Amino acid sequence: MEAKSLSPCSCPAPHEDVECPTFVPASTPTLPPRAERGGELVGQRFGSFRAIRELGRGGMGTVLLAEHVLMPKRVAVKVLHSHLAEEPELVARLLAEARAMSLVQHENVVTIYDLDTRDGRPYVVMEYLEGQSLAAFARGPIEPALAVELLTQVCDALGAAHARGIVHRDLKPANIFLVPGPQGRQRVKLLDFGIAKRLSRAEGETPTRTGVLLGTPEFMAPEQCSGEAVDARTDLYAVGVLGYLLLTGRVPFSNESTAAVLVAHLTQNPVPPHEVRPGVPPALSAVLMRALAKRPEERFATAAELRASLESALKAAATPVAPAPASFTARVPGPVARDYPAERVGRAGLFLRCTGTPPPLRSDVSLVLQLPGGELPCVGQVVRHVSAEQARAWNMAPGFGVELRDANPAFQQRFSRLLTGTSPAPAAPTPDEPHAEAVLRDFRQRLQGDRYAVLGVPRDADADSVRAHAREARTRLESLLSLPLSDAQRSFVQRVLARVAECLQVLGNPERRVEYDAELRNVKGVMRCLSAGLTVTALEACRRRFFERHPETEGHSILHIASGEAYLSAGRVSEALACYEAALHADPLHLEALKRWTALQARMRHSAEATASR
Ligand SMILES: Nc1ncnc2c1ncn2[C@@H]1O[C@H](COP(=O)(O)OP(=O)(O)OP(=O)(O)O)[C@@H](O)[C@H]1O
Repeated sequence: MEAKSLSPCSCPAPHEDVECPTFVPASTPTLPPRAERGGELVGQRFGSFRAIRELGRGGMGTVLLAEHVLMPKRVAVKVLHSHLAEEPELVARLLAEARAMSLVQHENVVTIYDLDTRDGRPYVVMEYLEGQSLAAFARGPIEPALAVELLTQVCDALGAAHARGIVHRDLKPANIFLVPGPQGRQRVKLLDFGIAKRLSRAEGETPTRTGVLLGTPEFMAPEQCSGEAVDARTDLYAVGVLGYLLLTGRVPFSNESTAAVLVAHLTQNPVPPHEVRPGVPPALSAVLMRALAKRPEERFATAAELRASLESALKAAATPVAPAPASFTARVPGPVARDYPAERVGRAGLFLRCTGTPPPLRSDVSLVLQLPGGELPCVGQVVRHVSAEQARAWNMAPGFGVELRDANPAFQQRFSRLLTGTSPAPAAPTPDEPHAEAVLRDFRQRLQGDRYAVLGVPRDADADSVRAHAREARTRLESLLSLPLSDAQRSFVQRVLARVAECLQVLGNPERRVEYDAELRNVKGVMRCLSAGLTVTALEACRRRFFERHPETEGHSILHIASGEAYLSAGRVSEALACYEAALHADPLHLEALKRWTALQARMRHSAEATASR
């Protein structure tokens, strides 16, 4: 469980397989010389406090237990190692740490009482914590309820820091202390703001060198690993790692080589915690996976949001699951909409009966819940498959489990009402909101089209543009929810939001997009997927699946390709292009045909440009 700390590195990129040679610059904190390791600080005065024993020692300083000379008050005093007191950068770091902590002032952050210098060595007087670090407390997986209790307090501490523009940047079990709290509970105290960063620095404060990597590799967010700008969401990623560790007993990425860990944060998706340890509730696992998203904008926006999601996931996990009413089905829209009867239902998830192939594990599905009281559109994630064989062994129906995304109180209220078929107290219906109507008209039109039309992007859009348009659509729709919408408008907005999320899931992922583009015969889209890094092996696998769905077209491309070749050798480029288009209509993922088609397109374009410029 112990993670190694990364020394400053002055290069912004991760290193392939070796520790960066710049990781240990001259000013890196090191252990104090042997002569200083004795208890020569014990008995010394620090202001009104006298040191009575050493509590521990870190890279920056020695921490002492000290007592007020006149009162029975105990404090901890952190004294900078004498051999580091000459290093202005480290002195500044200790002072910045004390300032950051005293700015935060929160019950989950250690309290700072004083800051001074003795014999040229700066020291910080702080609250004495009688307890143990989280690293010592949680040496293996802990119960989800306790993990959430600790994580929510960490979120509270971070929320307070972020509200003052401070990012911690080195959250890890060794920096979290647990002290006895009310009713026998553990109270979290966040320590060690040694590398915390103020996002808008006050004048006179020492900045962290740009391009310097600071942190602990196992807990570092992708943007921190690559030396890019950090913000509050960088800390939320570390909470994701911490939660992962508490629930499964291991961090998402570990390796002997620091560089390999950094690269993993940048490029690999972690195995979801509930797959590492089956006792982890899938809803909680989903919250941590969102905190661990590679792109900050895909994580939670604030510590408070992450906290609320952790709590509601835990509550949902504790909600008993009941048999679903007979008339409850879930429709998965798409080119071929399918209805699945609901087998069991909880507040945040359901189990759908399915004898064929269920949607892939961890895929997002947009659903229209057809409940006894009416329809409810929503988005969910497939978290469980039960095969026919497992179903026989466990005496249940085969199918798949879905965790619902919008498990917020308003949604749950609506869900419960429609599930039981109880109608709300009659109220005067709210009329349609005119401003919203103009926006919704646009989306009604978009829903007539394919997924590209829903997001409002051309069929050859690149992944960044797809994401940007999805974000814009979501923002436009979400902004409507604060208006006094009619019931029909509100439900339509929810439905479109679900559809936008589903379209992004498909078009934002080259493997899923290429499958869709093949169905649309959208050759430019297929080429986009290849340029976005889709491998030839993945393309071939998609192609096999395409022929499973369309066995009648297999082999039809051969003749068209042969004709295309013949036209080409006769110099008849446009006829050749038409042949390749026909070939790709039958076999849209044929790599050679794709390459030829692209080359011919380019050739036609160049000759048209040459003619125009003449
Ligand atoms: N306020 C405190 N109350 C009680 N014990 C403390 C307090 N602050 C630190 N300690 C103890 O002192 C030890 C050293 O603390 P310090 O913050 O210097 O360690 P560190 O995190 O290893 O240091 P660094 O990150 O600078 O290398 C810790 O292991 C902790 O047990």
